[in-house]
Amino acid sequence: MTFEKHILCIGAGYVGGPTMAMIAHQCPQYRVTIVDINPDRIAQWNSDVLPIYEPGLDELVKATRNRNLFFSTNIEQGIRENEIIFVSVNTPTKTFGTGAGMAADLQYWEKTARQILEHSTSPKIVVEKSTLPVRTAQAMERILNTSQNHVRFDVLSNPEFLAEGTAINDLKNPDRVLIGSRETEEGLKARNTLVEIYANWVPREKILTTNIWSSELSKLVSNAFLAQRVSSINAISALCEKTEADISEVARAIGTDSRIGSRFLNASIGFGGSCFKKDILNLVYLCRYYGLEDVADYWEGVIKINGYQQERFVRNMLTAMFNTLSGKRICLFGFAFKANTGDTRESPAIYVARRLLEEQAEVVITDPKALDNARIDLADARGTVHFVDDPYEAARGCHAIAIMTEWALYGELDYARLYRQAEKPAFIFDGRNILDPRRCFELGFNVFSIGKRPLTHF
Ligand SMILES: NC(=O)C1=CN([C@@H]2O[C@H](COP(=O)(O)OP(=O)(O)OC[C@H]3O[C@@H](n4cnc5c(N)ncnc54)[C@H](O)[C@@H]3O)[C@@H](O)[C@H]2O)C=CC1
Ligand SMILES: O=C(O)[C@H]1O[C@H](OP(=O)(O)OP(=O)(O)OC[C@H]2O[C@@H](n3ccc(=O)[nH]c3=O)[C@H](O)[C@@H]2O)[C@H](O)[C@@H](O)[C@@H]1O
Repeated sequence: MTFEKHILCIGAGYVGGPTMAMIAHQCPQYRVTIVDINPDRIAQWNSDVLPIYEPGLDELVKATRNRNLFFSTNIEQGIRENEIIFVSVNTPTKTFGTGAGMAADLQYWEKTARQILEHSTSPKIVVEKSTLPVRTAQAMERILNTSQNHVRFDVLSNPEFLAEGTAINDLKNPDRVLIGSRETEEGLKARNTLVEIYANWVPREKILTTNIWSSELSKLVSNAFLAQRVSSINAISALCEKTEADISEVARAIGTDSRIGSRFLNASIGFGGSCFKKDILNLVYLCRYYGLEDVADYWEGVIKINGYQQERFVRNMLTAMFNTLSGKRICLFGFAFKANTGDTRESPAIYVARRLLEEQAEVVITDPKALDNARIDLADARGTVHFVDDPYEAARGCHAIAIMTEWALYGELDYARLYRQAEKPAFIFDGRNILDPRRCFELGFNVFSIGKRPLTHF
């Protein structure tokens, strides 16, 4: 079969895998290949057990794999044979040298650019899918244009806005697709090629085109605004706990104002995930680089509040449980950074678990999808940690249950049974406000929610 277009994606992760599976599914006329340096990851993509858990992904991959979607480790061949190359490698926070702890570590990105340069023998459109500091495309162009073999490269920015747990729906029905390009004749031509790909299933009015720098910056700003909402509501949750205002009522009251909107106002133990913190740090670093200290301080506040919220949660546990957690068994319901994913990157549960261990508590962790990652995250932690699949088993004999992840299943458990099995006095710390506090209180628990009056029997 001859395909209309040949598309490559470098980086088979949480973004590359689902994004390309969606393109392959919506566009059977294109051949899509995903490559990665990690052979184990590629083997998993080619197996029955995919490397990431994402609702709906299995079906999408099964429908397209080896039809017009291929997973491979042969990066060189991939670069040679495809005219459109998405780059979706990881861009973590730098851990060394200048900008350590703030700037994006672009080593994987630059390595990829050099590989593209080395193995290209025909013109390529290179698409930045990874989240990158504004003006990275310029560096990319500079590397690619050192070519001796006169191959033409056009660089586009096409940041991804999917959220984990809802990735398939986000990709199928996106609020918008953003494509940034140079505003030259060639740049606009490359932009149109990418617009045509998405137009196979995304309504034209949802495909936004901008200059390349606006596109790069919009991705960082989008995550910064989202994280800022979480930090804003979490900051107010602290005030609610002091004043007997209820954070759910406040969120509803402000969220019904259409200018504010009701989404992303769930108070919690804080935001996690691989991107919010990294992208805000990156934004802060850029601001400082350009001498915009006040702007940098403003955004840094979003991260500070997030750390504060996590520590506040642990302190509340400590205070409520008579100022000592030593030798107490505490069960964490959930370890993923949000529901419907097995991803634990930057999960607040990591912080909470480590702090509880520091207080010499015994920690029992349960999660329907994230236990393997949890084991890795806590491999070097000192103290006693158990990983248990069944939530009833996990909670048996515990002094407290702390809800870390808003998995629907934790709202549906038999809390009367959990109370019977618990060490008394029994505590629940609901870090996601998914339980009915009054009902749990009536069953006998002492209940501490985020931003609500505690319900205690003493
Ligand atoms: N995880 C998410 O929900 C979202 C992530 N992003 C951005 O997308 C980018 C990728 O993120 P994830 O998919 O989460 O990362 P990931 O870590 O899951 O996947 C990145 C993959 O790239 C591979 N890789 C690294 N260097 C390579 C090279 N030189 N050649 C071939 N493969 C290479 C790694 O082995 C890894 O499998 C990041 O910039 C992130 O900020 C954007 C939107 C959503
Ligand atoms: O660049 C990225 O990586 C992605 O980051 C986020 O997606 P994600 O991190 O997967 O998940 P979110 O739903 O945004 O949740 C992030 C964190 O905030 C927390 N959160 C979210 C909403 C809320 O009201 N309260 C709250 O505590 C979640 O529990 C989670 O820990 C953005 O929503 C995506 O648009 C973006 O593409």
